[in-house]
Amino acid sequence: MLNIRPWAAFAVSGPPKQTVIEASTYTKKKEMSDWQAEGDSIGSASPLLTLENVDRSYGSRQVLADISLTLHRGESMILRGGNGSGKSTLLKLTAGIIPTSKGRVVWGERNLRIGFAPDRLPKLRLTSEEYLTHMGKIAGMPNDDLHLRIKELHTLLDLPAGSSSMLIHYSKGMLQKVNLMQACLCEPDLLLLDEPFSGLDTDSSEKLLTLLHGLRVKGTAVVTALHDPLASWEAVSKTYRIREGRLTLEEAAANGEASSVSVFYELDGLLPEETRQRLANAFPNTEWSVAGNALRCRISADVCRDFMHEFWAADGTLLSLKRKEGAR
Ligand SMILES: Nc1ncnc2c1ncn2[C@@H]1O[C@H](COP(=O)(O)OP(=O)(O)OP(=O)(O)O)[C@@H](O)[C@H]1O
Repeated sequence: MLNIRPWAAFAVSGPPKQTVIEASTYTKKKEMSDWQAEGDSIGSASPLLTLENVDRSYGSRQVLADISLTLHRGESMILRGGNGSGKSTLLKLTAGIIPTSKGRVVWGERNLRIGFAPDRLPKLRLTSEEYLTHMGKIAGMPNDDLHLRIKELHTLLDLPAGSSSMLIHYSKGMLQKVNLMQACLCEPDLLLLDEPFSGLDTDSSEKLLTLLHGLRVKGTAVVTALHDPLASWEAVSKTYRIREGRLTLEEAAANGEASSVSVFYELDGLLPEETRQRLANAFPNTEWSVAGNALRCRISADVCRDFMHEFWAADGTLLSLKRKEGAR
């Protein structure tokens, strides 16, 4: 068993006049601590992340109680819960930013890359490029890769690269994009996002979804704290709720909804015919039709997660995905 801990620069020196930069992307390096890695999970079924009977209190107030869960590569988990229920606390514990009060967090891989987007990024006297370059260097990214990735992320999230505007002058949505970019900079193994869609317009939300689906299909495990419904992400995720400190799996549509109402997802998208055939064979109960220039398919909730995995793996283009209900 190895002892490792996240190599996390919570406060690092930055350019002149910069006081504190909260670094949110981490690479775990082999070091002494009580954080433990249990073998390499690449190519095996061992979890990327395990929480074992975790409690967390602030002073005398217990926020999380006896939380246990496992997360594997490519899995997605949604965290729900009311204001102050402990979602951010759970994300920070998982990222290694704060310690548990009891129990332990086990990362199942050496040199695990963790991307964390907190609920808000501080406004800094830096341009987005300066800030992201700084963050990439902290994470140990080679210069060439870093500059390419910064450009790619600006394009993906539709923010002008090379702008001389500083983050202090950014709008809420623009700042959120930079926050998300820093979390995704080095294509993390584990991506932790606190209300990632907050402040984003519809178009940008779609772009973020495309980015997240792409990362997940490549093997990134994603945990998102979410308040609002989000059908196309729920369809590929397990949804958990924190209530009175306890974490429970929700019996949501994608987890197999059982009631007198049938839940299904209606997807409009683009797929090469060969891929469509393969999906049609693999998911025989899916109904296919044409909607304008796109394909439309009706996918039952119980297979939607597997279907979407195949869809993204086949480079399908998603135009929309809606959760629908009908009588059985
Ligand atoms: N550093 C801290 N010191 C003391 N109490 C804290 C601290 N951080 C969080 N808390 C408390 O822990 C509880 C859970 O907070 P947390 O931010 O994890 O909730 P949340 O579910 O993310 O809430 P929201 O949906 O409103 O963002 C709250 O009562 C909060 O006041």
